Amino acid sequence: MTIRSLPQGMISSSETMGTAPGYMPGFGNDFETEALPGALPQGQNSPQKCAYGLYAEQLSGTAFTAPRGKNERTWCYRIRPSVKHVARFSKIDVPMWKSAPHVLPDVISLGQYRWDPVPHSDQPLTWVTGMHTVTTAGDVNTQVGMASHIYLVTASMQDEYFYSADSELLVVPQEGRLRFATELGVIDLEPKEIAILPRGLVYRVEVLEGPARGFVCENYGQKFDLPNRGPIGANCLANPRDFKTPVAAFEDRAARSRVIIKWCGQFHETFIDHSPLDVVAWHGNYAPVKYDLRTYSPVGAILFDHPDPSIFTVLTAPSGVEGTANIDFVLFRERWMVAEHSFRPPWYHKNIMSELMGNIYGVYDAKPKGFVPGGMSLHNMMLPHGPDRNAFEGASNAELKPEKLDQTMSFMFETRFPQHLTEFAANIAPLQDDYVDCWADLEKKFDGTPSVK
Ligand SMILES: O=C(O)Cc1cc(O)ccc1O
Ligand SMILES: [Fe+2]
Repeated sequence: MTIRSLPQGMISSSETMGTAPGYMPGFGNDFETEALPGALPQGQNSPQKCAYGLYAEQLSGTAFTAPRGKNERTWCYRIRPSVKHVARFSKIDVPMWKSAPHVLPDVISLGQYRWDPVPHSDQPLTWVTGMHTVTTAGDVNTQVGMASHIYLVTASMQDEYFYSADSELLVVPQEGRLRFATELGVIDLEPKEIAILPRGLVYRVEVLEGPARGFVCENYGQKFDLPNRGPIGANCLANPRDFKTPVAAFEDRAARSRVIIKWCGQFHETFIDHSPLDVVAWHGNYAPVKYDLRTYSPVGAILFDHPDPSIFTVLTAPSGVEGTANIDFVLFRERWMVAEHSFRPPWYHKNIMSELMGNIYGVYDAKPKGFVPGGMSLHNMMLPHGPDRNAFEGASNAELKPEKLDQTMSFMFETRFPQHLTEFAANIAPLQDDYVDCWADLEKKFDGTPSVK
């Protein structure tokens, strides 16, 4: 499907991107958008000369030869080609942002871990310097696995831009509002929304309301996609039309600017004399997107038992093995609990996948205390976990009438790979030393008789 947007958020040559963003609906659509009339060529990608003296450039998000349904690329019509936006790299240190493989000899990743919210910093931290890696998994060089991060952002990037050649970033805000001014348009993001920033896309992050805190899943592997739906059919879960991609917006601005590039786990800088956000028009299906989590329609057990959490998958990033995700992004949001003669919270379990969870707001049913908004937990590969004693006793004895789990939103980054803690996660972030004690008081109820206690 092709969607044509009217030019909005138009930027005159000397202005920066200051207007409210406009968006086009759909997931993975073939979009087209132009910030100046006639800037987008029709009927071909590479005219001999482009309107307005623009340069044509392709951004490929998949191999040229990827199968048609998976092939993603975008054609950009820009003031300068990207080669004018990067030159002569030097390595820089971004100490808190780590990449896999990052296995530390003195850190034990085998365990059940939980953290309180990481406090905001009084230092000026940008999107790049404020990214604090919690876990890494897989290998950035072979493009498998992921990293999970907490971002603490207090300062806008000024004449500074970033792109990751390593990964796409799934952003899950928990506090504050951010603006992502990207090559392909502007996304404003706040809690209860998520965004995906594709690999290779250049952007600047501004603080609209700070301080800002949130979670990032850095996906080294194949892109996030909507899950297959099987017997669920065409509707509910995340509906494609609720995903929003920004319309074209550009700036034509001369200023000494720094471009920071993450490439194979290392950071590099380069300096140029203009803004690289100079795409006046574009068309294609490789683009940033945002999604309002409040539009997610959960489907669940409406008679008895508790299904696998995969029922709540918002997005899935495949690995090479069918049905075994590199990453699933799973959402536990407001919903009705109606199951009869059932233990309603999550069951006790041990999982070959590893589960990194974060709380956006409210109370999570398996952990009524201790897993608080802004907090995180990690139940690593094959590490048993489940409801704490209070949740178990409460749910085992509750009257099973329909009950609304209200005002609650937590999520999970679930990966097929074990997750390794960083130094920050193990020794700096507010780790709850007593987390495992939440299961200590679970009683032995078995006494050899079949009666139910
Ligand atoms: O461990 C967790 O809390 C996440 C989770 C939720 C659920 O409903 C079933 C399985 C599962 O891993
Ligand atoms: Fe779990």
